[in-house]
Amino acid sequence: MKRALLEFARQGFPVSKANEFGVYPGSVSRFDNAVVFMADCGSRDALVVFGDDMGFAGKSEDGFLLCELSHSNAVRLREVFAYTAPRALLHSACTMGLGDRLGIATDGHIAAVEGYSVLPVFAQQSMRELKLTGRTYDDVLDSATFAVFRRGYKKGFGADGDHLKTLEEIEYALRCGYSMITLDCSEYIDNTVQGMSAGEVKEAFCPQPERDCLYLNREFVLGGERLFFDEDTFCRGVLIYDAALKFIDTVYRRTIVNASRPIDFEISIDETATVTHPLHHYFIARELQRLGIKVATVAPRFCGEFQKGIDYIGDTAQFERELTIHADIAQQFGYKLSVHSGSDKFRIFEIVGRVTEGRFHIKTAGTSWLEAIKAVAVKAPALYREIHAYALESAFDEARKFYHVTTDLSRIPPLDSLSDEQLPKLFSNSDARQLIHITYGHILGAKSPDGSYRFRERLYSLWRREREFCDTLLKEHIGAHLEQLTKTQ
Ligand SMILES: O=C(O)[C@@H](O)[C@@H](O)[C@H](O)C(=O)CO
Repeated sequence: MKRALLEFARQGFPVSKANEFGVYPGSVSRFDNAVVFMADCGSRDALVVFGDDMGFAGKSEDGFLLCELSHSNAVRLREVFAYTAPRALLHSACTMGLGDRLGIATDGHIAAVEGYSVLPVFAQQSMRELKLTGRTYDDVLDSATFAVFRRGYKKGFGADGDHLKTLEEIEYALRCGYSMITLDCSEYIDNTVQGMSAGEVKEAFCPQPERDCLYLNREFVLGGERLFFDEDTFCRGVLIYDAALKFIDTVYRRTIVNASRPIDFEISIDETATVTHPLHHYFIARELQRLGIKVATVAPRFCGEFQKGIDYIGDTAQFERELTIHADIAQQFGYKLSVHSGSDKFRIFEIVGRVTEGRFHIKTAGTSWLEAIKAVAVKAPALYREIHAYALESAFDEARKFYHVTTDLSRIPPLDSLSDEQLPKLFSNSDARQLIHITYGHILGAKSPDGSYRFRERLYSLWRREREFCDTLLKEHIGAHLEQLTKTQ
């Protein structure tokens, strides 16, 4: 390695020959009196600095500095090369969240987005994901930063503290440099209102004339339809969302307005049992405006089901009708719609792209984890069999507490009925997908009786060995999402 690096330097760091020296061509960067790049050292990558050390920390050898992909070096990289730091993507039309639960997917994600007019949010993780994988926001962002540098991806990317529910969680993500905050309001949404009678709603409602006159008994033309806000619909909207609006206001004033940099602020009302009535969306949008709260995106709970890692369940005609209204509201109030659990929703991608005229944010995460496990099924069938059996026997019931899925395990073909060559086909079976999708934390955290990880190390070394194959799977699969989403643009 050392000899190759010295020869690369002697030849003047030729990008066109970088691969021959184990150097990633996209990473070769000059800055003042230094050349910085990333090299493939077999089982890991390293940052290499020739010339001034530029403040990177590493081991000096024959005129160059060999640096670990550590947090402090990621911080320095973001300071020196601004494109490796996340930024708010507020004004970009089409943006896509590409959650990477493993810290290895960004290279494939970069390959996927490169042919499309979309800006990516590479570092996107929810608190739930961090808890299940045992990762930190620093770790998630650092992995994205290193991949962006490795590939020389300079178009810009975001970092989303996804599904945050408390001030502390938001402050944590902001401290780590995140550029997007997704406020999950689910704990402040009153799902019991759906089951209340008209009389009960009337009795529970507290009038506020100044607010109520803006909506009550008024007609609105939304998405080309005339929608009438009758008393019951209005009072229900207030009862369902009033506490959430107060919560949003508190969070916004205590965190987002004080941030020292632009932040994409997203309101998420999707992970809840109450489908967002279009008129209630209008009420929320207008109340946010009255409160002076600037949002980049709002994620309604759309009709139908957006379950993790599988296609849309529901009536696509109704979805299109309601989406048209939601999109009109978003446009009127100057934000974009955000579609959560966007992994694998092939039945509606074209509709989303067309109806929003290409102005949307869509989040994916689980599908990239599934592609990583599919790579295991292809390249290491015996390991896949172990993981699948573990997920079925020891993880699924527990994992179900974290995600709403309607998986029917009996529809998954028994493992012993499948040849090794047939294993990858399991990834076309919705129930098998969900089995693996929701058990990621358990699979990664599973321990053997001696206390060592049962799968984790074997998985990471396989993914390292097969990184080109994994990147290709992601490029194709995320590319298939983008193809549909941008079909009408
Ligand atoms: O699994 C999670 O917690 C997250 O990836 C999601 O909830 C995320 O918001 C999403 O929608 C990704 O598809």
